[in-house]
Amino acid sequence: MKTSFPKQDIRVLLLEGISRSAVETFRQAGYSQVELHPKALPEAELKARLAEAHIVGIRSRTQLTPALLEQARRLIAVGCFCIGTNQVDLAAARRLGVPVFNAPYSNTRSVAELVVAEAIMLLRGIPQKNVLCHRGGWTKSAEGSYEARGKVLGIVGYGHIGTQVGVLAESLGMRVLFHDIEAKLALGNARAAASLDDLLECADVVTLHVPDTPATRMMIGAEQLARMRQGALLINASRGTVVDIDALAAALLRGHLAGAAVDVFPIEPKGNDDRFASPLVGMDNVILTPHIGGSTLEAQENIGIEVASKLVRYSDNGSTLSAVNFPEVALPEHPHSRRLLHIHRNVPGMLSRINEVFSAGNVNIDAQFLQTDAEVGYVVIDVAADVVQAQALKDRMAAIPGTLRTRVLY
Ligand SMILES: NC(=O)c1ccc[n+]([C@@H]2O[C@H](COP(=O)([O-])OP(=O)(O)OC[C@H]3O[C@@H](n4cnc5c(N)ncnc54)[C@H](O)[C@@H]3O)[C@@H](O)[C@H]2O)c1
Ligand SMILES: O=C(O)CC[C@@H](O)C(=O)O
Repeated sequence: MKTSFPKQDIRVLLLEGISRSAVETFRQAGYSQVELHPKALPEAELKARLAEAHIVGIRSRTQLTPALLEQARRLIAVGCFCIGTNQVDLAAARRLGVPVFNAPYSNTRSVAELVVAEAIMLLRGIPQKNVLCHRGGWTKSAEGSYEARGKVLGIVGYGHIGTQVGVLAESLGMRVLFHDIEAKLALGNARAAASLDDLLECADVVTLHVPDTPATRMMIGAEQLARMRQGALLINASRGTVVDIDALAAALLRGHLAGAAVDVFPIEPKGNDDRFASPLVGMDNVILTPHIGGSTLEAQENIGIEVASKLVRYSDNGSTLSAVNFPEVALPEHPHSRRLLHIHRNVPGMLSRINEVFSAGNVNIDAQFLQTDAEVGYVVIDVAADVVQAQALKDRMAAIPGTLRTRVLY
């Protein structure tokens, strides 16, 4: 399919060691300018590279702030090759007419498996036993070592990952209690806790699976840790902002908690060569992992294909289905017409001004699709026009006050 400018001129910038499956997906769709970086870029370099990129792919490290997005004038879409999208200012991207896509399920199972494995390891005191053996020690003892069977697992955030963790934990004979701000269908024998406090007071193991939102920031602080049972265990594979890490270190040091497994941190290194620091470093009863809950080869390969396919579909066809910050439009193919995309501020009279462009140009509209939210409108118009006419229509639409982005797909 011929696009408003040749696909070989569309620059795709993929950061943070995104799977090669993404590169393959772009190449198979005809995109040849795909650049893959193993790390996040320092801010100045990121700014320069974003100014040239049409499509950017990131994971959880790269922060796309309003200032960075505003100067990325060529940017048509952002792909978060992960579940979390808190690293992108979604409202700013929307205001600028840039849809953001992610992979909402592709690493769910990987996180769930790790969490259940960690619960078993912590209940058996394996982290400290492992360290001791490495140091030449030997304590063959059942002291502080428990089966998972019959223990209460408290899941905070009963969404995609939380429910998977619950299903796996029940298969081990654990009793599952969950807390969520939404009413949720309980799977298996899981039951909803009366409140977060209730869950914290009842659970032997607490595992966190909430997104990073203003309400979840520091939701587990000194007070919540104190509510947890003496000798309980905490697992955090959600976001580093959810737990007050100093309070957690203090609860572990005084022996109130018997152990923890932490995969996400308030400050994380930019890449594999950078240094990691945390108040939890050196605690033998704590499993520390470098934000790899979703990092299995299976998950990363699937994420690469899923997010790259969504970006290709938007770039080729205009479809915004499953965008996380944008009016969603599912579009059919348009083999016999030119397709014009118009993204605008949602102000009164916009649609009639767009339609005037077509009536003034005496061009017949084959199909029109419109979706709006409170701030942004997205109109897709298929017309029977040749390349020159379509370009002229696009230029006239671009001149309408309130226009954010226009494109033409031939
Ligand atoms: N460690 C990793 O590598 C890794 C991998 C994938 C996802 N994650 C993180 O895990 C998070 C959860 O992923 P998911 O796919 O299960 O998301 P999800 O959206 O399916 O589930 C999140 C759940 O949390 C609930 N929730 C939101 N705010 C809450 C609050 N204040 N109190 C209680 N519940 C609340 C939601 O209602 C929802 O049910 C992601 O947002 C991401 O930050 C981490
Ligand atoms: O791969 C990453 O960097 C993020 C993984 C995880 O936190 C997610 O949000 O999917």
